Amino acid sequence: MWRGVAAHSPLLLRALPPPPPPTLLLVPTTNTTTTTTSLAPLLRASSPAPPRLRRVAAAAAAMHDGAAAALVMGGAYSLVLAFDKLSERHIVEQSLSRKIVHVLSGILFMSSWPFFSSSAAARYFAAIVPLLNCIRLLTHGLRLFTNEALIKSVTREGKPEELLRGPLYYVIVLLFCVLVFWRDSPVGVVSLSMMSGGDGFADIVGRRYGAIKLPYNRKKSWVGSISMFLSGFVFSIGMLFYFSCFGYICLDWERAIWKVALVSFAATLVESLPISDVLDDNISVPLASMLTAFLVFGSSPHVV
Ligand SMILES: C/C(=C\COP(=O)(O)O)CCC[C@H](C)CCC[C@H](C)CCCC(C)C
Ligand SMILES: Nc1ccn([C@@H]2O[C@H](COP(=O)(O)OP(=O)(O)O)[C@@H](O)[C@H]2O)c(=O)n1
Repeated sequence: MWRGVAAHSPLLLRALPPPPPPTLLLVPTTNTTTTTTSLAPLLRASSPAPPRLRRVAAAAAAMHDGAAAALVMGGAYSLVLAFDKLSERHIVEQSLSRKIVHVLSGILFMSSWPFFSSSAAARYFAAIVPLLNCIRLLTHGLRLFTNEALIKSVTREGKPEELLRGPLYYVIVLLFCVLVFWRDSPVGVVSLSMMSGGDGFADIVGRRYGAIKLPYNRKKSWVGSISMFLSGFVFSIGMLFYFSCFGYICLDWERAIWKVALVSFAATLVESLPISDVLDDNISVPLASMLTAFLVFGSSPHVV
């Protein structure tokens, strides 16, 4: 009875103990063009697990998610430290180092999401990582603490107050997406792919090869914008495929490709506008991506 009620609320359904292994009934079905065998799983109604078993399961999930969050936090520190050393040794140019951190932070953070448990609380454990990085950027940007590695690897001019703009906005967007969209909505996945992969490559390629500037924005170039469109599209499709492999997102790929192209176009257009002085790209790009993705993918998670 409860499972029937909870079925209308994915969050409530997740809170209930997992059902016993389903009794799968292979029911061959035919249609006009091809014969397909559809799995028609019959889930026997299950009585809820005893309270003690639910407490043990919840504790196990919390330990799993706590360990995953600690590992991802360690990865965040290591990423910043690694690229600080690479730029310190002039192996990687400082501006390139910052942009690689920009690209990898979002992509790798999203890539860690399937390794959290299936508990309804998993997203909140994952959110600890961007939350702690928000606090880290705030405290260092306000000069309460000093960390040369952090400042050199994520700022343009090495000024601590720079941490309070682009990098802070970037991590706030990560925190928002992990809480609001998580791993079963294409909206968050595509938006973070555009912000990290798309905007990152726009700078990496545009700064080097962007001689021909946009007519309406002399600070941006055609090459940079084309790079943003293509890299944002590729990273978005790649991350959607990644999450679909884990079963979190199920897509009609023929339609999804066009939807992602539309989101990428919208984000690229917004990024090219001369508004960076008023609205940071790390806000305008994900915002434009979320709005467009919400319109084309809809609000329903899982199957789109
Ligand atoms: C350089 C960054 C933003 C600057 O953007 P822009 O001004 O160049 O447009 C990115 C800042 C990254 C931040 C310091 C660390 C974020 C870590 C993330 C929450 C988790 C990554 C985990 C993964 C496993 C490495
Ligand atoms: N569409 C774009 C974006 C950036 N760029 C180049 O990348 C540099 C940095 O771009 P940006 O101001 O968007 O950098 P962030 O705000 O993303 O750090 C610009 O000054 C351009 O040289 C480009 O040529 N075309």
